[in-house]
Amino acid sequence: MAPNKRKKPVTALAHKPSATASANITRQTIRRYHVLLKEKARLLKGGSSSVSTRLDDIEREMKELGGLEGYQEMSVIGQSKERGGGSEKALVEWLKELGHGMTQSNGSMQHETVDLLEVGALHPGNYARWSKWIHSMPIDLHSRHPDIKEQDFLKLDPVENDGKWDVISLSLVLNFASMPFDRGKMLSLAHGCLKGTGSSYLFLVLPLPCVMNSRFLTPEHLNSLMNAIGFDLVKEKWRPGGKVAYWLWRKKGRPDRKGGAFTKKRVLHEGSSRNNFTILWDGS
Ligand SMILES: C[S@@+](CC[C@H](N)C(=O)[O-])C[C@H]1O[C@@H](n2cnc3c(N)ncnc32)[C@H](O)[C@@H]1O
Repeated sequence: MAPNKRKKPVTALAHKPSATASANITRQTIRRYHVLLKEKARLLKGGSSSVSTRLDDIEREMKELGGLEGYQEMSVIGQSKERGGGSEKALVEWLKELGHGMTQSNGSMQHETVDLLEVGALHPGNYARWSKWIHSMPIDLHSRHPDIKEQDFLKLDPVENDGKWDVISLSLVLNFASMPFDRGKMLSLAHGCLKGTGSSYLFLVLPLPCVMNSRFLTPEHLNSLMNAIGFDLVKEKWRPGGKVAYWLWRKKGRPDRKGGAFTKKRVLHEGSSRNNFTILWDGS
């Protein structure tokens, strides 16, 4: 019998790798999965029948990497190793700084509840510790638990969710979307799903290189785009050389401006070592 040359899924390694090796495998798997997702989206958009062999190869490799489940497993490992946990701590800290959460008043504890839509949830209980005042609804493309609703955020019913949420968390979700316009659509959709202007927030987390080392995106450009969609920056957190960046944006009225300035990629930084991450928005 011919030897089986197929690679085993990285998620099914027989021997437990060392901590450094496993961190490298985690990072490589996540990166490779993103590359394949992007190529798949590009080929599907092109619609040519001649690409079907390549699409089959992509599907096979994604399966070998463990599919979306394997990707999520790697993300869980990456989350605990590289960030010391999920991003929820950063969000809750900021919400408290803004006066939300439990407060002492007339000798008794008071709280206003915060309705949170957590997009891209790997665990159902990320906000369980704060359940007295944060009512969260975790959703994901692929649910890993009965309490996580399996739902594509891009296909969320906009009427049912119109003005429904106090906070929406998009933590490491935008960079999963392969098409730049889908990323802009997520931001705009979040704007519509948030409650009134002034006191509802979008929590955004991206890998730091998406904004610090991209040809097409800088922190200033992200800020202009968010302003155009209808958000003001309230808080941000990242450190040079860090892995991720966190932002909290407050919903404001949508400015009377079309998204024309954000429909095309524009080189903002030259350099062969830069990546091509960007967010495009057509104004809708
Ligand atoms: C890298 S994990 C991030 C998980 C977690 N939010 C964090 O910050 O560590 C990305 C998750 O987002 C989910 N996701 C990506 N696009 C999505 C979409 N359009 N709707 C819902 N979930 C999505 C993926 O299935 C995956 O579980």
